[in-house]
Amino acid sequence: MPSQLNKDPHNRYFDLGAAREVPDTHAWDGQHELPVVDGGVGAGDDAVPVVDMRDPRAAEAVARASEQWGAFLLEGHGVPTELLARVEAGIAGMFALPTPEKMRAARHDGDLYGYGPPLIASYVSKNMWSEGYTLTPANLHAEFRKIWPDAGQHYRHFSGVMEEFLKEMRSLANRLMELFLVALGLTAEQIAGVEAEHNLTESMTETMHLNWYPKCPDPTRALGLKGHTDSGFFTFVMQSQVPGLHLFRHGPPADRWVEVPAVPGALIVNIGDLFQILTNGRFRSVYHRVVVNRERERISVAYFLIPPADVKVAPLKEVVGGGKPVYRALTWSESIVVRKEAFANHGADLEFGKGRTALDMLSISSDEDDGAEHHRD
Ligand SMILES: C=C1C[C@]23C[C@@]1(O)CC[C@H]2[C@@]12CCC[C@@](C)(C(=O)O1)[C@H]2[C@@H]3C(=O)O
Ligand SMILES: O=C(O)CCC(=O)C(=O)O
Ligand SMILES: [Fe+2]
Repeated sequence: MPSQLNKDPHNRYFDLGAAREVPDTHAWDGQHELPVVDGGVGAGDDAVPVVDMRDPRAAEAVARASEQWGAFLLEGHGVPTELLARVEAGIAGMFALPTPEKMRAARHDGDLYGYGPPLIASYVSKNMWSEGYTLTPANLHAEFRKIWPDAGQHYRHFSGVMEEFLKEMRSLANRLMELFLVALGLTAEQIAGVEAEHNLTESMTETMHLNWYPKCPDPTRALGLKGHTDSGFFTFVMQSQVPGLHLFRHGPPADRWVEVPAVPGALIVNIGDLFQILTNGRFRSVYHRVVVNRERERISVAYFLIPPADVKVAPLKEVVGGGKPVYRALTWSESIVVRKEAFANHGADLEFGKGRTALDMLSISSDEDDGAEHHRD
């Protein structure tokens, strides 16, 4: 049995979709104590910011949302709603396949890609109420051939839809990167300079993680995805019309989780750890989690934009200006190791802003200066 799969108390594969109760192996005690507030329009300060890319003042809205929340709902992004619906239907069909068929693509220890729980699952002792499938544009076909070895109609249809999706998402990612740089206050000349020096937009890599959160008999004991920050530059999340994504917000008045509303056609953008470093702490990476519910399963796609694994990322000098870099330079691969350490040392404390996060561990005030350039090793 591949070691990464959801296990029951007897160490066998645990079929979440058929579960009648939440076993102790999947129970997250103490994780449902903070208040949860609705982040819909009308929620005042807790309304999740909305950015419309068609708005001439979109860059200002991006700056505000990235500084204050580290996340926003994105509209007017140009990815056809009809395509998003086909992506969702295709993914739902894939997750609905019999377990042995999905297990042909199971990820094994040490693998980054394949079917199974996400990377952070290996840092925690409890199982999450979800299954996932991690893919890249480069391995999409090889992965799907594991699930559909006959390369038949289903394989061809789903691969075609996902290819279309990837193309649209890449174009959007490039446009959003430019908008982020404008939002940081860089002039057109500075943006050209940053791109010439670091090749930020073209070099960022894409990873997709498809999430399936089956219905849960006791959602107050389970967690779809444990609280975490995304490690890369930024992430697009496409969620089905079932809310479940929570963004952490510190008090005052009180620490709380804000539930992202399901807005048809909108994508969610999360800032990741390496973007917080690149922007010298101006744009915040957002701590978030996913809860499940009793009545409806939920599907999402997280599409991560990550710098090449061996490229050092450091605060941009154009952002640091006359100030000081707050973070030391590091690669994405190094950041994953630091994150693992943060989890190992502080575990549940991170949830409540008490422990030392990976970003705290990388801040220069608590470490030596490692230079302020973004360059290849
Ligand atoms: C590129 C990646 C980002 C990710 C780790 C991964 O190698 C593939 C899965 C991604 C994911 C999805 C769920 C949450 C997350 C924290 C995790 O454990 O696996 C993210 C990772 C990340 O942002 O670092
Ligand atoms: O399911 C979601 O809404 C978010 C998923 C997520 O945070 C992730 O895959 O990193
Ligand atoms: Fe995430």
